[in-house]
Amino acid sequence: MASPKIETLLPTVYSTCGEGPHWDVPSQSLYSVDIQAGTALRWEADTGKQSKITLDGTVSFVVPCDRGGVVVGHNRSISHVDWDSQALTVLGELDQGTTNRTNDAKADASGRLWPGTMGLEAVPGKVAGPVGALYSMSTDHKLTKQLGSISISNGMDWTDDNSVMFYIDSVPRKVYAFDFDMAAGTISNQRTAVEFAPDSLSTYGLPDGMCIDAEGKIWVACFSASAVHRFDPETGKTLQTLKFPATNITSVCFGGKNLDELFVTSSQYNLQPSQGVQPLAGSLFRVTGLGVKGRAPYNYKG
Ligand SMILES: O=C(O)[C@H](O)[C@@H](O)[C@H](O)[C@H](O)CO
Ligand SMILES: [Zn+2]
Repeated sequence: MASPKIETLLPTVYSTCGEGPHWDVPSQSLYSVDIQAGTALRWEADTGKQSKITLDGTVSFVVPCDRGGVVVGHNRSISHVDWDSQALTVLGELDQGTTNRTNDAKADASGRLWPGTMGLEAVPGKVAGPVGALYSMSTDHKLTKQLGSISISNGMDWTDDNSVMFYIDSVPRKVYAFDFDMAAGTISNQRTAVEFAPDSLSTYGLPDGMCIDAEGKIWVACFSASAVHRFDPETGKTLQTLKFPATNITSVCFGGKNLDELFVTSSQYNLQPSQGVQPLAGSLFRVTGLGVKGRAPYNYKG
């Protein structure tokens, strides 16, 4: 019987909203972002060495690129940044003429990027309305709007056979599933894979980032609920619950030498007085002993 161990790997490393953990196999390091601080961070597992890039405004995701450097969500743009020189090249702009910003993103197995957007967030979890969207960006930087009327575009992942894409809109509290056509870069047949009951806010919160494991089960970071829940996306049932010493848990990613460690980000941005004093909010946590492996996220090939 597996017995999970939760450790605070980097206490309060995020001064605002920690997000977007991405395990990079070649460098055995974890990339992540500190959204409102405008930084992308890298932690090297073997040495513990940390480095970062800092931009003006928000940085909502970081994904390494096959050609070197990283692609980031910077305010409303998708930009390539060279990690060492910090040279920035804008690849595309989303939701121009609005006050939206980018939020979470991942690359699919073909190397295409899937960035999403959200409206201004006065209080965490509260946006003006469903003014965000989900886009894809091809490897030659062409943008396609995939879904409109999104509130807070958030976590996503794909089944190993690339037949299904999971995707979260946090405010309606839904994990959706779509049929995924990887060659065409399209999603269809939207249905709800996990439904959060209206009276479950304290235990399930708002679904935020997510990842899939080697058994096809999904791990969902539950914002405002101090939790990560593992679900069976076929039945929508909860299989396992991990609790953390911070309320706003934002995202999850498998990594480590054997891809059997779960990295979990959290936020200390705009904590509400009702949430109490939380000395570990904004920390990066690591869970070992889960007895299940995951898959490292894919690079952007553009
Ligand atoms: O991390 C994100 O995805 C958003 O940028 C954050 O603002 C919160 O996590 C969100 O409000 C909770 O759903
Ligand atoms: Zn998120």
